[in-house]
Amino acid sequence: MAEEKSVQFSDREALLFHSEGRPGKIEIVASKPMATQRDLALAYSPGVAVPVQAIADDPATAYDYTTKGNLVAVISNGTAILGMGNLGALASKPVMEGKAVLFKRFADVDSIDLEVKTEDVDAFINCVELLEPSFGGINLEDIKAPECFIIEQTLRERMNIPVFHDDQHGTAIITAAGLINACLLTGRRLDEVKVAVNGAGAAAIACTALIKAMGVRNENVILCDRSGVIYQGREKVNQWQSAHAVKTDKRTLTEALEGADVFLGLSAAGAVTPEMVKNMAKAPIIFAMANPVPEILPELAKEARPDAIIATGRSDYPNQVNNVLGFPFIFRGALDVRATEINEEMKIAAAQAIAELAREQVPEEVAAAYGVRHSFGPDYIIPAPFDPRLMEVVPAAVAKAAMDSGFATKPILDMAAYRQQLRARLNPTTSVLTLAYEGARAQPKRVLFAEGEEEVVLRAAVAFREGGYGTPVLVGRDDVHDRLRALGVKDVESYEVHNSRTSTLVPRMVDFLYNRLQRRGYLRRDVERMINQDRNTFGATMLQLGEADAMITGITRTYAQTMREVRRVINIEPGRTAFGIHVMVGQSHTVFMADTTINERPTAEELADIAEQTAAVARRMGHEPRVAFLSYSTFGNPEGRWLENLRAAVGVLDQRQVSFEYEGEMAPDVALNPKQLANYPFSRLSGPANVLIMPGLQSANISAKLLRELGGDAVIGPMLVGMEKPVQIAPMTSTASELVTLAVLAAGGIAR
Ligand SMILES: NC(=O)C1=CN([C@@H]2O[C@H](COP(=O)(O)OP(=O)(O)OC[C@H]3O[C@@H](n4cnc5c(N)ncnc54)[C@H](OP(=O)(O)O)[C@@H]3O)[C@@H](O)[C@H]2O)C=CC1
Ligand SMILES: CC(=O)C(=O)O
Ligand SMILES: [Mg+2]
Repeated sequence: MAEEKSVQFSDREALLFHSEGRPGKIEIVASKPMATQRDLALAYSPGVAVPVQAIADDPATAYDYTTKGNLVAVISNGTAILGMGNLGALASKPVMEGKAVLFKRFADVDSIDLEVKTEDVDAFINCVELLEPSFGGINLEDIKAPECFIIEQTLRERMNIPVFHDDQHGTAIITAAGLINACLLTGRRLDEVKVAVNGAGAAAIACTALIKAMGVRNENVILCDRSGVIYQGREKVNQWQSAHAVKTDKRTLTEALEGADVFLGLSAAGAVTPEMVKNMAKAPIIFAMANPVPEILPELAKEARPDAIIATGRSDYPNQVNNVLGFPFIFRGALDVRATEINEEMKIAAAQAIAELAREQVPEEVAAAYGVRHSFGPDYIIPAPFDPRLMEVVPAAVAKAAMDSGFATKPILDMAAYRQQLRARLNPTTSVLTLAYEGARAQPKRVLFAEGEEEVVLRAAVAFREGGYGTPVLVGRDDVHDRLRALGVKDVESYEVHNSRTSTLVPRMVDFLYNRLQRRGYLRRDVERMINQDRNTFGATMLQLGEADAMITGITRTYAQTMREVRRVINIEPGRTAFGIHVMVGQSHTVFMADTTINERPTAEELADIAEQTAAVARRMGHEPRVAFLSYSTFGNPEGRWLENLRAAVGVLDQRQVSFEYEGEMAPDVALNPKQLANYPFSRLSGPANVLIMPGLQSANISAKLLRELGGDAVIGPMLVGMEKPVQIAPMTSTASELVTLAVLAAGGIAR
């Protein structure tokens, strides 16, 4: 994979990603407290006997008392892993774990992977069928044709929960959505397009069947496998393929592509050459969907056919036609109405909903904040998987189609309320972060990593560059290139490294800094020494001189010391306060806590500034801010000596007439727990606070660090805001991924 032109990571990085920390990609977390003897007595014997009896008496209550209703099994035998072929059940586990986390990430569906070690169709069917009590749905994955057809069909007949072979129907739904839009853009009608399909397995047969059900004519589709065209009368054709065999003289893929409007690639890497696509019709539609490497790389297809609309299964090119866009949301809708199967109506509803979404503008605030302006066109025929609107639109369409077709056992009565619930199920921060990463790739910046001798920093710099987020500018001594080489980086010389001993920038830097510090007691030689010996002074001065767009540091020194070094060179932005924000990100909520790093006892004005600036960051990260000024006291109870500043800060915001909700002082349980907040009906907060302004650094820094060490949520930051240049000070314990996130947020102007 590392040889491909547009890779985003090295093989080593991919392995480290999977092995670091807890090996693999999922873990199981208890959803009930398990702290006391009483909890255990309720969760297990004897308390558990009560739901057992209830389910025995009425099986439908399993949906009320167990995880069944939100749990999907991703099941494979590894016989067609992506486009890599039959590599066995065990080797398929990373993909299946991946599908399971995508279920959770995109649609809040709990999911577990099961790899079944058999190629025997009956044994596989028996295994899956016997699992019915455990799950609300079964997602079959990467099982080769033709066995997959028998397996899925038999299980659908025998099981009373949705069974869905993702490679067939998930792929077909997304392909159909993309094709509808590509035809619209090129002025074609489905009933007149000529299609060549390469691959005649699970995905190809299902795509062919669905596009035909949507209007493409039988005689206009030619399927090919490794032996060429599947024509009527050909030998070695199975029953599923023969249903699509056509009367034709064409025998090869090259011939099938001559004059074709559409190419659907569901076969293997490199199966198509530029010469082959040269003979397609005007403005051809080329979907090269083999994973991880497509049938033809987009750059080659584009060179051969500049007039083409091109899609792949990958996330690093425009137009990702990949079943990830479908299966999480399709199951969400099916589970929510307890559908007994996923039928044709539900599939077509999903395809149409996805196609329509791409024709709508991405919401303005999201597009504007990240510089990604997707609008319907040849490079945007299908929404990106991280588009938060998918979670609302697709499950709702699927649920409605299940109800309309009579397959929903628990119909939704209030669709508007259901859509609202769907929106609330996902945390916008995760989408915003993904968008921030996309934005960085759209407008790559130069980010200076001041501690270029640290392995974790080098790994972050490599990931930042290979992800296409920008150019890392490394500060370090002579051996940085050797250290990069030791990490497996091949083209180490192409990394920009600045060494203060040899840098030609030093005289300009000294001039700049001496000019800045000469009336603060520094001699020229003091400045020379600092530039030479202190990486933060050197890096921050480079930032001041415009040699980089943002700077990341903090791994080798304490926060306070790093801040002192940075402040010598970079001012706080006039009219603002500099401070730190910790961002706590859960599955469905985000809380911003500030100031957690700098101001020991902020004044009322400073507290108001911190509130305003944190609210702005919250908005940039997709949240409507509700600010609480925190204390041990709630609205004067109990009285205390240190409450004045907090109350005055509320008054300052009143005067400033800010455009967000704020209230205080209040205890954290009042701010975060709606039941407690209800005891104060006069409060101006319309819901639980998501921006917590801390009264002083003692409580703030302690709380943030406790949450980081003990809390269940992911923590981003601290983000440094209020400086006149984008500089971020990371915690000394940061991982490479955390450094990349800070770099992306700094370069994209979200953390500022
Ligand atoms: N983008 C997406 O969302 C998805 C993409 N895919 C991709 O589709 C491909 C097939 O997957 P799937 O249907 O599950 O697998 P199957 O094993 O069921 O089918 C594979 C098919 O591809 C054919 N094939 C393999 N190599 C070539 C070749 N060089 N030229 C022509 N045909 C070839 C095989 O033909 P033969 O029988 O002659 O060997 C067979 O018909 C994979 O690359 C997979 O990654 C699959 C699902 C989703
Ligand atoms: C995307 C997918 O499911 C595959 O390539 O097999
Ligand atoms: Mg697959």
